[in-house]
Order: sequence, then structure tokens, then C-alpha cells
Amino acid sequence: MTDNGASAPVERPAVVGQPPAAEPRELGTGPASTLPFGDRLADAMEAHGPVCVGIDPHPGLLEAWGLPDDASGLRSFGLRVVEELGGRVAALKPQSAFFERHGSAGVAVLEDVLAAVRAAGTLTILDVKRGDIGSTMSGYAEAYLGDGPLAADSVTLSPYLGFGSLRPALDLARQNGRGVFVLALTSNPEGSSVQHARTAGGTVAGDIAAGAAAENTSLPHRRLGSVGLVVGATVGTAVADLGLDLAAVRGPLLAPGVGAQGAGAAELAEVFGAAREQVLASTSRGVLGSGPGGLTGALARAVEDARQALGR
Ligand SMILES: O=C(O)c1cc(=O)[nH]c(=O)n1[C@@H]1O[C@H](COP(=O)(O)O)[C@@H](O)[C@H]1O
Repeated sequence: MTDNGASAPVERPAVVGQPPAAEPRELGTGPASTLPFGDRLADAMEAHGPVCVGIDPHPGLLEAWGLPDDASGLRSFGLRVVEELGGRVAALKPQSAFFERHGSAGVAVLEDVLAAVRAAGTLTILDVKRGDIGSTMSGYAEAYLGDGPLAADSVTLSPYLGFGSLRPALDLARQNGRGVFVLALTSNPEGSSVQHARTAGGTVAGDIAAGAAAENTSLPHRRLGSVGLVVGATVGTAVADLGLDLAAVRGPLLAPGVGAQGAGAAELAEVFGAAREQVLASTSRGVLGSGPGGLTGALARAVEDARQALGR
């Protein structure tokens, strides 16, 4: 679909400044997908540093970039981020909410941004924080982890209908060599009221971490499992206070909250301790706020900070 809703084929704007070639990778099939997601991410972090940049086209950022707050602005914003950072960063994480704001035209842009990231050879984390009863979860799983236009290498999931309700997504991700990041300790201050709550076996966050660990134990991998957790870089001493063994999860730990939410190198070091090898620090406004011409410099600084904080 085009921006005006007509069903003519989408002409994808050229992504300039990328290394040539790189046939768009077929998701779920072909040689590029023979490694499971966690191992591909581990390789990407080694190559580019432990940082993920979010593609969050906030209205304020569109304005600061001199772009209109409509689908054409989203497209220019998203494709410029891919042009500057694709092939140079461990992962890019489009935030679905800011595309959905513009209805079907915005979702069509999200599809094109995902395709552009793929064509640049960079891993995608689609941030949709989905979670629903199992039968509906199958629909979300097919949307994001199948072979449709919104397919990504990985997706964020909300486990608050019960970790087991995520089963369709866990299974499809496994089948297609993709990954998931399950919310465990989120970066917002309200998260603790649910995530720190006591359960029969420990705490809500601890039970989610145990669920992810069990998945990774049963899925063969070389370096990192494909079932990751979201643990905000802003959570302070929560990991230690709740007695979580994040290293035992053996999957990637997506750490948002770096930059605009106040976390930096000191917070990353404090939160993750022994699990720092698994951390993918995530920042959106902290890099995007530097403007289209400043993205690569801001990424380089974020990578340097994260490497120092995490000893990598
Ligand atoms: O899943 C996420 O990425 C996420 C989880 C979380 O606990 N906190 C959090 O901020 N995020 C996302 O990470 C991004 C943070 O953006 P900045 O605060 O601009 O770096 C947003 O897209 C959030 O939705």
C-alpha cells in the first residue's frame, strides 16, 4: 500500500551509502538464517559493539529534523537512520507505536523500514511488546516472526498474561531462527509494582527469567540463546535485590533506558555485573536527538561508553 492508501506496488526509496550487493536476506530460509538469532546477534555485537539504536520517530524529533509529522516524514526519518547506521550497528529497533500513530500509511512505512534494515544486513528488533492469550498470540507470532511484510529478526514480548501464553511466538521464533525479548524488569518506574511482586517460586521477574533460561537450555546455540530479556539500564540494584541470575538466562539482555531516560555507563555496569557479556544497550533519543548529520558520531560515542561499562 502507498501513503495514500492505493494498492499500487510500493517503490522502495533507494538506501544510499550502503555497501553494494547484499541481496535482501530471506527471513526464515537460506544460508543467512542457518544460525539462530542469538548467535547472529552475538556475532553482530562483536563486530559493531554492544549497542542497539531505536528508530522512534517522535513528533518532536520529526520537527527537529525538519520533517512533517505524517507518513512521508516517518519514511524520510526511518530511511535516513537506516542509511546512516545500517551495516554499522549491532541492531536497529523500530518502535511500532510511532508508525501506528499514522494508521495504515504509517504501518506501510514500518514495512519499508524493516525491509531497508534487512537489505542493509542489520538485525531488526521490532518493538511491539505484544502479549495475548495463546490462540491470539499465534496471530501476532505469524505477523512478526513469520514471512509477512512486518516480519523481523526478533520482537519484544510482554509476558503479563503468563509466560506460557507466549508459547506460539517462542515456537515460531525457534522454527524460523528468530528471537524474542521478553519484558522482565522494564526501565519505567511503574514496572516494579508488578515485576518485583512475590510469587510462589520467587518473584515475577525471577519467574520470567527462569522461563527464558529454560527455553535457551532446550535450544541448541553456539554463543547466545535466542530468548532474551528486557532489563532496563535504569533498574539500579533490582537485579541483585531480587536475587536474579541473569547470566544463567544465557540469552541476550536488551537494556533500554540509556540516554534520554538517564542511564549511562555507570548504570549499565551497576545493573548487569556478571551478565555483562550478554548485554545489548539500547538507546533511541540519545542518538536520534543528534540530528540526521550526527547519527554516526552519536553511535560511536554510545558504543564507546557501552564497551567501557561492560568491559567489552
Ligand atoms: O522494549 C523496549 O525496548 C523498552 C523496554 C523498556 O523497559 N523501556 C523502554 O524504554 N523500551 C523502549 O526503548 C525505547 C527507549 O527510547 P529512549 O528513551 O528514547 O532511548 C522506547 O521505544 C521504549 O518503548
